[in-house]
Amino acid sequence: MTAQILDGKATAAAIKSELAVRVAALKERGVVPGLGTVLVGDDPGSRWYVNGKHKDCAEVGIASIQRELPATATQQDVEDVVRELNADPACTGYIVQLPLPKGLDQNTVLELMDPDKDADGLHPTSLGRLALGIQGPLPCTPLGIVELLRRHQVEIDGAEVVVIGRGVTVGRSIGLLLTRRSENATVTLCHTGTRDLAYHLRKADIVIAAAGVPHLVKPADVKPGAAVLDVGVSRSEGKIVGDVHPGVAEVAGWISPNPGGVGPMTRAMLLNNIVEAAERRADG
Ligand SMILES: Nc1nc2c(c(=O)[nH]1)N[C@@H](CN(C=O)c1ccc(C(=O)N[C@@H](CCC(=O)O)C(=O)O)cc1)CN2
Repeated sequence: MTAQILDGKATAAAIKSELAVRVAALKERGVVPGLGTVLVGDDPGSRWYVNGKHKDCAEVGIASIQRELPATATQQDVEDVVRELNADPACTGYIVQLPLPKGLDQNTVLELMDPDKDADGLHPTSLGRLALGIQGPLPCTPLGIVELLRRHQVEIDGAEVVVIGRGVTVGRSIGLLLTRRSENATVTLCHTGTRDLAYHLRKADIVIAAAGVPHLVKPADVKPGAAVLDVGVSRSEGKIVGDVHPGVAEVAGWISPNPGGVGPMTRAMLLNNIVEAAERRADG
């Protein structure tokens, strides 16, 4: 068997076209959605991601608000920018690019954000709303994964899902999303303390690998026909190495490429959160 591709690049492009139509409709009502970003420090990867977010905004007609601080910025400097964006009426929502440089308290910064302007779905209130089933912005990578599966008609209802990794942007929240009644999956969260990862993987209809460990998911551990999403990013000689061994494509039914899978979907879902927030506000 050779797996079918969960094409994040093409799917994200389709979503962006749909969003551009919604942004145009908002503009006819006098509403211009605006995305703000806060980038602290000089990590080239983070800069690349933030630049990509603004390129996406330009493509769909969302206004961009860029705030940059040097690596020497203090906690107070970052908090001042957060307060400024909280008060800026042109900013529908914003993100603080993670991770913040060492020495800055990420959770305090996230908590200071106005939850109604949380574009990432990572504010404690947004995660609380997700847990309680109250409408609010959803975390972009988990939402991108669900959308990627849906748009490729991969059955989520009743599926056994194994997530590897307990980081805040993916592993912690995706279980909350996939176990909602609307998705209805059964989710096992594996991490570095999991005794027998292969045991869990062999039962999984859907595998979401977000551990950041190169080629952690081996062909022998994957159930034939399973959908495998590779979210892990490690680098070797400038190239991305994912969490999924290339041989898995011979066993799986579906596989997301990396790059070109979940990454572009994360970006598209950020735009989606901004457009939804602008529509909610415009509808009063
Ligand atoms: N505030 C946030 N910080 C971070 C998030 C996040 O969702 N919110 N996620 C990641 C970084 N990220 C977005 O910010 C992100 C990562 C990867 C991609 C992407 O499109 N990747 C490409 C490959 C790019 C490359 O060659 O390096 C792909 O997968 O095709 C987009 C966004 C951590 N921080």
